[in-house]
Amino acid sequence: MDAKKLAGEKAIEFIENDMIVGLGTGSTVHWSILKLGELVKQGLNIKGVPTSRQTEQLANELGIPLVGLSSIDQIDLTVDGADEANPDFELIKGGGGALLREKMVASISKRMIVVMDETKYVANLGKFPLPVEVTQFGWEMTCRQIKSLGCEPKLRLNNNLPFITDNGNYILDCDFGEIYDAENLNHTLNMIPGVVENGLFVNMTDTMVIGNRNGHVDILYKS
Ligand SMILES: O=C[C@H](O)[C@H](O)[C@H](O)COP(=O)(O)O
Repeated sequence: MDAKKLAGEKAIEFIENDMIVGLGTGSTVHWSILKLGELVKQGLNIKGVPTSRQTEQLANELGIPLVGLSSIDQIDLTVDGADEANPDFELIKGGGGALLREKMVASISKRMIVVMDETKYVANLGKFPLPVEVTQFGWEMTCRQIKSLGCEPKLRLNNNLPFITDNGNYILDCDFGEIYDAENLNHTLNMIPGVVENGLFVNMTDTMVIGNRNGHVDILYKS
């Protein structure tokens, strides 16, 4: 059983006609977008807000109508993946480098549904190094300041060259060990000049759809 596919497709049940829908990025939400494309072909009326160029391209190929942040102030529902999620519904995102646009889209969403396989659901965040998007200008200085918070940042590479985000920035993958106060770390990181955004999503989702290899899908709601 493809646990990512199970979760991705299940989440589409939350989407209703006439909604503005945030379209996340990654291999799990990929399945949601494919399913959504089928429903649009069958007559579902929605508008999507893509969180990356990759998702924008996929949505265009599938004929999903898109709208940009320039013309909307609110999104009804966003479906997106995660690299890790804990029982407090806090997330690490950005494994694919899309964290900035994902967080902007999530921030104006009335509801965010997170899709993942069972391996992403963990007791404590932090095994997955936290992605932090930083400006290219002075990135080494920003890196030292992040390091002084107690982690080992690594510049993300792609074919031996720095990985460049859709926004023209770099990513530092920061191993903080187990993260016990995600809210505080989120604010502390974003106060550092040169940090554009970090991959901690706190108080942004209340629903997680988790696919299991045994074919079962768990839906968790924040109480
Ligand atoms: O930047 C990428 C995003 O935050 C993804 O949603 C996250 O990395 C999860 O991706 P996947 O579903 O491929 O594991």
